[in-house]
Amino acid sequence: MTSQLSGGVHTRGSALHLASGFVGQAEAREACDLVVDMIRQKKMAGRALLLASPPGAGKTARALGISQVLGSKVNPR
Ligand SMILES: Nc1ncnc2c1ncn2[C@@H]1O[C@H](COP(=O)(O)OP(=O)(O)OP(=O)(O)O)[C@@H](O)[C@H]1O
Repeated sequence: MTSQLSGGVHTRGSALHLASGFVGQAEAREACDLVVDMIRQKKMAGRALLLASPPGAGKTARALGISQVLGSKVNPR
């Protein structure tokens, strides 16, 4: 699995506490990495991603992070 948003993992398998400008929320960052992998493997075609959390918890930041990691050539034909 890519680790560009989770910033790599501890030896115990969880995302680093501080990585890519994010603090905490390890499970959310790991989930975003999983989404990036699925998009790259073309397993999310025609699907949407719903980010749900209280205001200011990082939904926009995560969406921007995902788009930044994927770049502009997500689905070249
Ligand atoms: N885990 C985090 N680590 C560091 N900064 C964070 C984290 N989560 C959110 N932030 C920062 O907090 C601010 C608010 O985040 P963001 O705008 O992404 O939240 P949001 O969930 O989209 O908010 P809203 O629901 O109000 O639209 C941003 O500057 C973002 O970078």
